[in-house]
Amino acid sequence: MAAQDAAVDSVRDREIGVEQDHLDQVYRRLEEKIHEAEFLMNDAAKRGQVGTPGALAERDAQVFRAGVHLNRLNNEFEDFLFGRIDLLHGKDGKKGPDGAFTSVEPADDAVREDAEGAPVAEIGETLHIGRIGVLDSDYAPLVIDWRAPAAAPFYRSTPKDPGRVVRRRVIRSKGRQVLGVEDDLMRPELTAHLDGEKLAVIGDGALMAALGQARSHTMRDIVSSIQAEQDMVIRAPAASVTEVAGGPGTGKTAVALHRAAYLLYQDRRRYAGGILIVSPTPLLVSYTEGVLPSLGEEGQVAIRALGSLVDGAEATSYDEPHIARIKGSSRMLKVLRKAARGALEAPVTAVAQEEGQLSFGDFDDFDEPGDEPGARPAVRTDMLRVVAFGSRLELEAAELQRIRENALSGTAPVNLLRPRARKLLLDALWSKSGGRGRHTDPELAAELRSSFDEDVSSEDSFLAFLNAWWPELTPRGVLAAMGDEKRLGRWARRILTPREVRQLARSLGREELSVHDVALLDELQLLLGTPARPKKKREYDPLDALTGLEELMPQREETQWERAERLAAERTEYAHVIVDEAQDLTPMQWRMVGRRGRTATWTIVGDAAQSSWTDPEEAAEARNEALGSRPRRKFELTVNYRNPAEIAELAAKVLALAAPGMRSPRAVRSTGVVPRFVTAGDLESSVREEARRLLERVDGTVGVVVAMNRRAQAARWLAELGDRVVALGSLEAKGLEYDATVVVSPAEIAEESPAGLRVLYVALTRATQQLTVVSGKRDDPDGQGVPALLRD
Ligand SMILES: Nc1ncnc2c1ncn2[C@@H]1O[C@H](COP(=O)(O)OP(=O)(O)OP(=O)(O)O)[C@@H](O)[C@H]1O
Repeated sequence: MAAQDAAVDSVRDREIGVEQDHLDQVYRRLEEKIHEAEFLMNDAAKRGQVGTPGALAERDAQVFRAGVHLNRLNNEFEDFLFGRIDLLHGKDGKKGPDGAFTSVEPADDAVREDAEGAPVAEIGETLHIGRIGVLDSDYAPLVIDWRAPAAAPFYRSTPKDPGRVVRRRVIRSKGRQVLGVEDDLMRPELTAHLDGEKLAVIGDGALMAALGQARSHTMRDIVSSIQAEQDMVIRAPAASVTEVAGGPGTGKTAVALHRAAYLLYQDRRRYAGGILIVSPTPLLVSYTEGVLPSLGEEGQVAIRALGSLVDGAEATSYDEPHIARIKGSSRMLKVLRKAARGALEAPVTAVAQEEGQLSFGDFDDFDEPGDEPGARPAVRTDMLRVVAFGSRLELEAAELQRIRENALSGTAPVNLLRPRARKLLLDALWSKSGGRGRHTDPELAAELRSSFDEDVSSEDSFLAFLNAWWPELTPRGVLAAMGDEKRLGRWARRILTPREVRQLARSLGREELSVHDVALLDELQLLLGTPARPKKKREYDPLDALTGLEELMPQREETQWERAERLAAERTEYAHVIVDEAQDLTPMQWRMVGRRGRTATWTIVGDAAQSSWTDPEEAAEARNEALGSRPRRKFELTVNYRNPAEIAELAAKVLALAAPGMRSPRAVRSTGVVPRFVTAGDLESSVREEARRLLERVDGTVGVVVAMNRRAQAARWLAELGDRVVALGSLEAKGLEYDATVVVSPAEIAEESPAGLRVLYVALTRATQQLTVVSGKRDDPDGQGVPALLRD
């Protein structure tokens, strides 16, 4: 036995040595490439500051390209090289641009029979797979980029459908050192030789090893173990909409992230327009944001939480379910349309002083900068009085109202209608002035009219009136105005019930923005419009005139770096939009996300059984509207890589209640550890004790999931236990995972909202190793501590 072990070890060491030699060669080549890139950058920089604008732009472009390249090469990858495939000879002898043979099928004579009739073959090609592609100085592939077509068989080949692959090897390395190898044989019946030696096979279960590893607070990439059904999604052509459904733990988030990297690799030019990944919570954003850099991709991908999609509005707080339901519903659209126009009619000066929210913009005929709205004296908006051509002119409330209605007719954004309103005011004053009949000569009449307009509109009282009567409305300002129950009642008449109006007004009256408010702000931004600002004039530097430099100096051109940064900051539309946990988007959120991808292709991943939104039909309608008539391709992921079978089995009981008829994904492994049930005398001490117990049993993280209204309390309970343990509200647990979880009071979570059972299903499917369920009184636990909801 011992001799056999020693033999296995020596084969393993030899194979590790083979891969180490290859990795050394790769790093030598990488160093050469780094020197080349540095040389290019220095060379470009040396060309200095002078030259035609075209030459300077070319220099910047070169520095930019070399810089990006250098960045990628210098990236300290954990495991630069992670895979290898040994392939049979292909059908034809053609090579692709990555230097590998292109044929998918083996040549007819690739497999022969030996004297005993057993199948034998020679390995015709060996490819190493890594995070980025590396060619040697003769353009032969040292490493194939995992996204290149030649790498696809590494992920897709199975014993049932092996293609040319004989052996698939996962290489474990850290920095420059190879630590181990794990092989899978795709043609176990075949005896294959490589360079005259029999192909060695080391270990089994690279995937299992990856799944069993302790979890940290950040997600890992899965490049070395992407499974065939996942690879189909990652490499699906980016035409139109790719929809991916799959239960908890099937790798939807992982697949979405790898797809972003794949699309960039495959068509960098097209996706220079940016990829947006929409995530439900900031927690999931920080959990996932390390994955793309580990795949060599940064910059062109923005991962944003739903509460951070609008610049300047970072919302992290959650509304109670009944409020979220109102704010998320597409009925809000009608309310917002009314509010966007109605906010003008509100007693503006009073509103401005009360809430300091309605901002007064800097139109050219507007306030002095720094003129705070709250600081101005109140201006009457129910009457306009001016003096023109020596006489006093007046417009009264009813006339003003008519003018406003006239100006507001149509659907143009309110803030853009101000010049029209101003014109209508001047018209009305003009007809009162008696100026109209004074000249018959049209030229003289026009002149008189324009001097009238100039006179009136430069009068302080007119300006002050206009500012107060037609202020520039901001989304925040209108949302705050909706916090007034009376006004909201007017705007929401026959759309919301009086009860809903009361609840919504109370919520909007608060200072803090909630995640659901952000979609309302985005909608309002569109309804209100942004008035054109007067262009900033180039500052005049008297020294320029003295030295005559102004004419000689070419205008400094924006470098490509600056341009890329500016575009990323300004971007509101993307070339590809990926929506994670798509089942949770409300109709109003679909509208907000839809606006960011009007001309984009899409990837949408989600699981209806985990939806916390109560009205799936309404959301589906909004989703259809956001995606338009683009054709859709649907995929399903069926294997649960997160939960052991013991936990998945328990969760399936809740699934049957939460989404009858939906199938659970198949758990890929089993740990032998069944979920533990505890009945709490005192919730606080039971939860703390169970968290502590799990901390001793796992190496990584422990998540304690409670009903949303217990979040703060639970965080206090666990404060002393260190940072491996985290308290989470049930809605925050979305998409995350921990080595072990404590789910506190399933009944409380389930009763929290109409979608509570689906939220509980999410909570129960977060653990990779162990699960403890702590029941309180509401859970009605049996003698074994099993709560009513989880009994057979
Ligand atoms: N092919 C794979 N190789 C290794 N690990 C994998 C693979 N696929 C998924 N995993 C792991 O399984 C876990 C679940 O993946 P992920 O979070 O992407 O699932 P999900 O479908 O988004 O789940 P949920 O719906 O619960 O949010 C992660 O730890 C992920 O790294």
